Amino acid sequence: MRYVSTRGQVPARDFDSVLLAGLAEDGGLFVPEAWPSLSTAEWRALRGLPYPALAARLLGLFGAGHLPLDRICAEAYAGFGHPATVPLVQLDTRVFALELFHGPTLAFKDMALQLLGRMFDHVLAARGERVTIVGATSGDTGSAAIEACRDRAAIDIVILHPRGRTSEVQRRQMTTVMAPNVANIAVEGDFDACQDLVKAMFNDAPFRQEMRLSAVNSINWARIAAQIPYYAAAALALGAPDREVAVSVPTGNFGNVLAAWAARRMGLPISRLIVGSNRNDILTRFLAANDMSMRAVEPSLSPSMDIQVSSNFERLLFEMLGRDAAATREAMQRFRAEGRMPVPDAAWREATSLFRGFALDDEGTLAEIGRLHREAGYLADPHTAVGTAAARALAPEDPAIPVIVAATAHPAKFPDAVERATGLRPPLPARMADLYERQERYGVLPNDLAAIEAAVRAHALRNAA
Ligand SMILES: Cc1ncc(COP(=O)(O)O)c(C=O)c1O
Ligand SMILES: N[C@@H](CCOP(=O)(O)O)C(=O)O
Repeated sequence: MRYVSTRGQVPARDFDSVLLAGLAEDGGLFVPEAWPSLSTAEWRALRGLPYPALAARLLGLFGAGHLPLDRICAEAYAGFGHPATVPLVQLDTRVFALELFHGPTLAFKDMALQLLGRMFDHVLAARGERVTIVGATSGDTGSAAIEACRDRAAIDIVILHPRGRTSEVQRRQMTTVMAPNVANIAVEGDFDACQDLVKAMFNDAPFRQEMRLSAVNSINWARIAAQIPYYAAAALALGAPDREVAVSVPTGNFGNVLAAWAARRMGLPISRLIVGSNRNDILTRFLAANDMSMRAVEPSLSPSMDIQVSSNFERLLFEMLGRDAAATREAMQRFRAEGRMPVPDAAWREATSLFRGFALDDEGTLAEIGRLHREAGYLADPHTAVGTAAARALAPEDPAIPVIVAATAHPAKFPDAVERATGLRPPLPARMADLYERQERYGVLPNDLAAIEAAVRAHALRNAA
């Protein structure tokens, strides 16, 4: 399996090289040269596998088969707080919450990052190399990446978060980790600014080379690959490949819903993909009226989705444009220059034949958390609530098709919103009970590339000394 860039200006690469590279050197994102796919009989044969074995089997289709995947997957999910790893909880006659938050940092990011940390270790040890990981977070990727990479000998990691725009639990999960290879920077800006800084560091070729930069955000293909198996697990549990299913995903950077799209591309009968947004609704506007125009990022009760520039949309655009890398490059460049992405009508129509968009404001989110609690006895975090509301609004007409909602975070990560909606304050697990007493360590920097690069360099040099 080889990988090509969506912008078509770098040679094809293998899995290991894509894992370490993160962003392609032409600014594009890596995608498989050809999508692997399984027959109906092959999907059926995967039913009932324990989750780590299913993940290993599917990752093997993406050119990672030379890694000890059975061991890596078994170790990655061994510490999860539920024996099923990704349990499905039925919320009503047809809506199911796929709980992806039983990992160490209580959000779906652990599903991929617990694997990636181990993959990095393996590949770096084999090559005798070391990397500096730079990542941007709106709250959850940061802690999951830090947890996965802390104290790893061949990795330094620097995470940028938007100052004051994460929940306190999210910030403390990052800034209370005192491992010497970990650094946190609060940037004076929003998540898009943090993500732009990360991409700018990758696009600064001398800096990228000097620091041997790697990525943990979903610009890194391995993140997407590692998020596919849980959609397969849920679909198989609900009767696929012999029954259609729909999927609803609370969406920000478009990585999680792209993984569901990839599961469909691999042969699973996913007949609808529902994209839930908060008031940062660029994707909903795109799907409703081909209006992909940037607005300022607005803070919301679901801060991890406070995003306007959804990185992974580029991967879908590449597919919608018939894998035309030049057209993808031009559309992305115009998006950055003009704040509006020109998507040809045919491509937009193709997207809307499968995807539906739904936006929910804070008031609606609180109402949905309250409703879920009253009617289903379920405590949902604000992101998951956007997903369940979207599922109810846009489920396929055929009531026999179940809807899988990605439950992306534990309610205890957002106790204030959950308490406002239900009167209940979900406690953190015992292992985190002292989170509010732990000492924090982080820098604060302006939204300035030179200042951020200097801080990254200083962190890497300190650890090399
Ligand atoms: C809890 C939570 N829900 C949803 C999302 C959105 O996921 P994605 O960025 O893959 O679209 C995020 C952030 O990525 C998140 O942390
Ligand atoms: N919501 C994310 C934003 C980054 O997304 P990623 O999937 O590209 O890492 C977060 O919590 O940081």
